[in-house]
Amino acid sequence: MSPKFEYSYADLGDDFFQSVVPEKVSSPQLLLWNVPLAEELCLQSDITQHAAQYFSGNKLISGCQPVALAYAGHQFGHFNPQLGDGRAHLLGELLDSHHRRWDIQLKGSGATPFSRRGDGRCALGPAIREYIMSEAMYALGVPTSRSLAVVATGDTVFRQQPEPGAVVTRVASSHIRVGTFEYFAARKNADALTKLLDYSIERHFPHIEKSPEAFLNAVMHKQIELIVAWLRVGFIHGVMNTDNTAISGETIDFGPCAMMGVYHPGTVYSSIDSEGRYAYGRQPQIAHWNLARLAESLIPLTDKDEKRAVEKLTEVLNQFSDVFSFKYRQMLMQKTGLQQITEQNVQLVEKLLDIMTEHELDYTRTFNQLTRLADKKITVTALPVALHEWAAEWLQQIDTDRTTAVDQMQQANPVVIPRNHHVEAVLQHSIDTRDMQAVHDFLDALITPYTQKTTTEKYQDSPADGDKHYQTFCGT
Ligand SMILES: Nc1ncnc2c1ncn2[C@@H]1O[C@H](COP(=O)(O)OP(=O)(O)OP(=O)(O)O)[C@@H](O)[C@H]1O
Ligand SMILES: [Mg+2]
Repeated sequence: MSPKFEYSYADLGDDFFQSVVPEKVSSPQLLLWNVPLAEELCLQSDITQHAAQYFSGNKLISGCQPVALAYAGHQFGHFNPQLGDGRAHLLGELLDSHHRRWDIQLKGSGATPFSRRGDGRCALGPAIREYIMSEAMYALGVPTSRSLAVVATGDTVFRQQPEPGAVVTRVASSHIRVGTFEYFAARKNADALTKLLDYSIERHFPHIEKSPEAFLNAVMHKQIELIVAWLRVGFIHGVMNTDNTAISGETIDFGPCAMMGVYHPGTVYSSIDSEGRYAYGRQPQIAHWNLARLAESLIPLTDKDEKRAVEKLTEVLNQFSDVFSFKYRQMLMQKTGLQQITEQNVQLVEKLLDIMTEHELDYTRTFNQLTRLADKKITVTALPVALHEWAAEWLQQIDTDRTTAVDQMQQANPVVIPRNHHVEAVLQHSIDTRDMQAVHDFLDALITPYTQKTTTEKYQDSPADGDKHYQTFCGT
């Protein structure tokens, strides 16, 4: 039986999207298929058997009316009033077995009225990267869009060099972005803006008061949760433009993302981020900045008196810093097994981060070692010398309740993450051979990131240069 697509978002009106069917591809080949996700979405065998056709965009599932969504966005601080899905087609919304609504979207499925100068396509490497990274993030417990499929198109796309093309199918709780609000605000389309606000509250925050301030506050809390989760696992998004900021608080767009190797708040891997705008440690500040852009878009809906509207929205935004600091510190307490946010504990953790920065220690490995130390699996001597004195002080601090500390740490500190050099090696192998076994082996370790298994060991090593020379590219 065909899944029944719904179009609650497109029902908002013509201003919100363009109807456009995906462009055909030469010879679709299904490379990756997410069985558990397909089951959650209740996709039946008549779909899964023809997944290559349906999820390349070559064939449309019965009742499917694809749309490309309109949005704007601030990119690296500069406003572009007209972006939109230039290479993505929303197939529709599906309700899962728990009646949760999901957007099913093809990415790399051809040109749309929003393509500007782009070809509407996606290269195979970035498509597999999105699949690996989103599924890894999901397993790490970070709010994120997910990936259902990767289909090789059989066509060539031209980036720095000719590359095989692919379509990745993304599943997200919606694709409403901060940039979607900016799109209508820039057009002074208050009608559409009101519809978008009401719809967004209904879809994502049905329990809040139906006001712009309450909405901003809800989005802010989701963003803070998201950024704290990113910081916890060492994720650097790389391109935190407002068009890549989902109001649901999910991670979307895995273009130039990477995982931090050696701890340093200034870590940047994206080749296009020459000024470090989206560095690891700047992500909270940027989230705040992006929320301010959302707030600006909400001004006309907040109060007839513009000054009063600004005051009301500013009052919400002003809470960012306190809420973030609390959540961030709470997360750091969890990572170090400390029970309470006290001045002394905060200082202890800050000292740790300083030592890690100064001695260029690997972020994931250090917290993993501390977890094992707390759990008495290793002794202090197994740590880098720079940490010995600190660790002795810290052990005394957690000694009152070791069991709780270990428990807490094991849940907060992954054993294995999608380290950049492994992601690159797996991508290269997959592109060269079209054999996805390396991806499956990698994902097998990544889907249980808090568990030490024999299969995780080969992915736990850090690269010789601690990723100092690693670069990601936006040539997606
Ligand atoms: N190859 C392409 N062809 C057409 N448009 C493109 C292409 N690559 C990017 N774009 C468009 O450029 C804008 C910014 O691109 P960005 O890389 O942030 O998004 P994306 O990776 O395509 O998609 P998403 O944010 O949906 O994950 C978007 O409007 C996007 O649709
Ligand atoms: Mg994007």
